[in-house]
Amino acid sequence: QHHIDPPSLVEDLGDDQLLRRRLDDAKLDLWARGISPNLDEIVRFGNNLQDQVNGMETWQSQVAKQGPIRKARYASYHHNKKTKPRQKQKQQLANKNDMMLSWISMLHGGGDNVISSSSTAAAMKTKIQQLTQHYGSAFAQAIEQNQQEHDQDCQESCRYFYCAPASSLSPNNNNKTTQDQTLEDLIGTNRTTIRSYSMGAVPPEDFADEFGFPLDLIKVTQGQPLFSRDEAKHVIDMAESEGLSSNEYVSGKYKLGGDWLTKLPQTRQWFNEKLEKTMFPLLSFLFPEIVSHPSMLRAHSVSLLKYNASHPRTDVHIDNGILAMTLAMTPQDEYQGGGTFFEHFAVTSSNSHDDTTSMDSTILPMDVGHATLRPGSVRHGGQRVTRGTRYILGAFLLIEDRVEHVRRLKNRGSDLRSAGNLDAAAQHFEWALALNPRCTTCLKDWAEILHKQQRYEEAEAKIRQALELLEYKDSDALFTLGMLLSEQGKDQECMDAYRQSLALNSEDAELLYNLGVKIGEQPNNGDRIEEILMYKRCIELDPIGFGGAWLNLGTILAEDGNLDDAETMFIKALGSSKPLEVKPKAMINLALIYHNKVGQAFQQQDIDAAKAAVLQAASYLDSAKPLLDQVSSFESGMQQYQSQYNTLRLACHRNLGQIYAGTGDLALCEEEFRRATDAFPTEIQAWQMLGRVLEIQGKKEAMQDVISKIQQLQSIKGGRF
Ligand SMILES: O=C(O)CCC(=O)C(=O)O
Ligand SMILES: [Fe+2]
Repeated sequence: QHHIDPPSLVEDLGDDQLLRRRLDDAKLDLWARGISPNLDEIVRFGNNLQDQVNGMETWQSQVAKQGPIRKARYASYHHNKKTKPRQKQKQQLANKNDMMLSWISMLHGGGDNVISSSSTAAAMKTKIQQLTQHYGSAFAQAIEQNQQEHDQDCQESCRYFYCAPASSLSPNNNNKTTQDQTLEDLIGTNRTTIRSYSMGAVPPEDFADEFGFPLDLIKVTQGQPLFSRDEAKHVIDMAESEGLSSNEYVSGKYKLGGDWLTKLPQTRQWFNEKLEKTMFPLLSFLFPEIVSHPSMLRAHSVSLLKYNASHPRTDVHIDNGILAMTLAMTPQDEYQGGGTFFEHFAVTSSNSHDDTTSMDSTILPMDVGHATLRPGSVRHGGQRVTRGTRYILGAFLLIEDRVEHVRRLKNRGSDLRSAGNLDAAAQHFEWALALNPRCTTCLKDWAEILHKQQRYEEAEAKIRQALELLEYKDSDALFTLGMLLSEQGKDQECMDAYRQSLALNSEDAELLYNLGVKIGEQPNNGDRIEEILMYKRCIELDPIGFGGAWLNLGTILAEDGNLDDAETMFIKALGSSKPLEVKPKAMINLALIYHNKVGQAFQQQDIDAAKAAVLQAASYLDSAKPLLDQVSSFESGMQQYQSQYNTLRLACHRNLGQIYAGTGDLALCEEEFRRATDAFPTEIQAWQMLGRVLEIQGKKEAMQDVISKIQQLQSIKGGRF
């Protein structure tokens, strides 16, 4: 009956034909949202086609911003594609046409394309049955466990957070359904509107069809706030008086301030009222296909986060719930930086927020009293706050009648992985992917397991699959890809992946460090300037986490002959948060610098300076020794440092002995060389030094002992070869 144009045809369309298609497209979208523009209305936009297209598209985007399609739905379309970033433009065009064609089939009565929630539920049931046949009872048990965990989580939620009384669900209850109400009915103001943003290339992990992906599913309130600046201030004051600031969380690489609402009862009371009166009705209004009634919503993992200088940001992450919301609790004029960060905004031109005054297109603008409501699986983060304090209230949500099998299987996989049960973990990711082949977090977690098992090629395949789905907009996946390529010796590709990752998230200290090291490993030391820049950016972000960056900077400077600056770098490295890995190396490097100064002082015949430098070098070496003894020599590069230690320490004994001899203090000289033979009893050189000072002093008997010791050592050494 109808066919879908292959993408190549799209490009060949003439201008007029393309405009006509866009006009139809806008018409169909409006129609799907319950508006049927007639010819008069279209002509009002102008006499030529271009003006009509512009007018219709503006109208359509305004309507679209109010929420997802409510009166009708179109078939989910699956872009089964291998998108390369540069092909994106063409692909988007093709996808638009796919959608249009499926709507045409609806217009012609193609009712089987319309998704009803009962038909998707039935489809899910069938899929689970099929997968049970394929995977066996272990799969069925895992599904059963999902249901149990879901029920428990919902019950637990109701212990702390607002849950509608059971009666609100009764069929006799004559309330209008949310779908029939306007935003004004729901939240009591006609001055609040909704703005929608794309959630990127990857659909929600669960219930993507019901959500209506690829519609713009990140919803932000605009205009009249949901609560006032004063109300927000009151809540923050209350939370602070309840001890908000005594807690701290860890979010990936960062520490986060704030606390759970379960621990802040008064703040929770305020929040619960907001849930009942505003947020649950609003969520049901905005996501009617998935939230059949406000009473179905459950809140869990609700926290009030506090960003400031000591707790500036979160990692990029996904939230653990089918839906998530963020309430802005601080006026934008009270802090700098901050905001919710979305990596996929960076290059997506199709986002509807081009006209904002925000400098950074990856940050979603949201002032106090406003809310962001979105599928939980969208990647996002709390942007670094550079001045002042910013509070937000974040909540993960569940829906009573919707068990998220993909998310739950994946989470259990992650737990199994943490517990070291890698095979069972991989099994869970396989199951989750069987339910949703576009679960990118499943692919990423699985890749990390394969990485740990040193199955680099398989891991690379999985991570690339995830990256294709993400249109390469995931800094963490690109980072993992870089590491996998590095393991396989593909250095150029590795550096490309790291650089792409950096373009998305310039604030990843580990990434900056790894890229710097990789550049430094290249023949002729790679691009020194880029390498140095990476280390500098790394230590700016994290001055103690990456002592290796200070070490490498120091080494580069020392190689350039700039020993004073090199020394400063090595001293900084001593402050590393990983003392065993970094400190002994820093100390040995510092000893090397001082050893060098000894040589210079000798040349200038400045004996006092030479002595001071030797003592300093020796002191660094003596502090390094117990640390060196603790680290395994298998640790990368450690063996080299251990032999450096021996050479340098012996040299210090020799230099100090010579200085004493030079000032005529032979007793002190002998004492120093005896220390050398005590510390290095198998080093012939040490005995030879001692022998010489004994000879000068005419201590014949003692010298005889030393000579026989040397002969003994020489015979052992000789016998070995
Ligand atoms: O700080 C923000 O805007 C986002 C914080 C966050 O991760 C969340 O609310 O889920
Ligand atoms: Fe979050």
